[in-house]
Amino acid sequence: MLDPIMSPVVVALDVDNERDCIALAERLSPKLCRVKVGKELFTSCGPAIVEKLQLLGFEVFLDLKFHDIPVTTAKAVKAAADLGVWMVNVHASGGIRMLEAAKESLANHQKAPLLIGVTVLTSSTQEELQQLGINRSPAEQVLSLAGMVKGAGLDGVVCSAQEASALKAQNGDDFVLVTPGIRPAGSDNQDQRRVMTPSEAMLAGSHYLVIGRPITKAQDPIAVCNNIIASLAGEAGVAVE
Ligand SMILES: O=C(O)c1cc(=O)[nH]c(=O)n1[C@@H]1O[C@H](COP(=O)(O)O)[C@@H](O)[C@H]1O
Repeated sequence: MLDPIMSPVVVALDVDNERDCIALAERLSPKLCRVKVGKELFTSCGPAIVEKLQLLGFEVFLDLKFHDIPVTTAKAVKAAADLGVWMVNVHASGGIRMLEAAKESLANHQKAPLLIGVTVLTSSTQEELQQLGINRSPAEQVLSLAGMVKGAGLDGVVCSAQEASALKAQNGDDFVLVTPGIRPAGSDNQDQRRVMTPSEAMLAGSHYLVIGRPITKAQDPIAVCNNIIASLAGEAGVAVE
């Protein structure tokens, strides 16, 4: 079994009520994964759901992708840190002053969460970037935003695993790469576009794999979670006990 700190798997608990969330969490294990509380769950259940998951022993990634004027973003990040979350994110495209303010808001925090900048959503394609007036490939845009995120002193980025090796080369091993858009071989991409399998993502340099529907919609979430971790040990050489 993976040490809890070693496990790269973060399960996205994308449900709209406490009962389903806790039922799912109780079938998972804090020894095998961390969990992510995103916009749907947080908007439905509020901050209390974070505490309930923490009481079950889980470290929580609060994925609210803050994107606002600097002062508002900074105060939201501080409020997230006060909930005791393990990781929190902001949109890199909020700009350098917003990123610096977010970082600064954690300066005196006793146990600051990892502060992560979202680059280009894993659902986005080059065509969609063009529609936004961005004439770069997703990878070029991710690298550009990641440079700004690092410059502002954040801990890392959310990106696609497809950009992980280039980001590692650009920013070194310690810059945290959080990669959603993870799809075990043969599973449906759904609305994701820049995807990779769990082992491919780890081999490319991802630190954390954010996985939602392939686990949460499975008949047996713990079995799928275990299979993914076993595939990492077998194919990507992730250390196991
Ligand atoms: O920040 C995120 O977590 C995130 C960023 C991103 O670029 N893409 C992305 O899919 N996510 C989140 O990761 C999860 C992926 O879920 P699945 O597509 O079901 O595996 C969802 O909760 C998304 O909100």
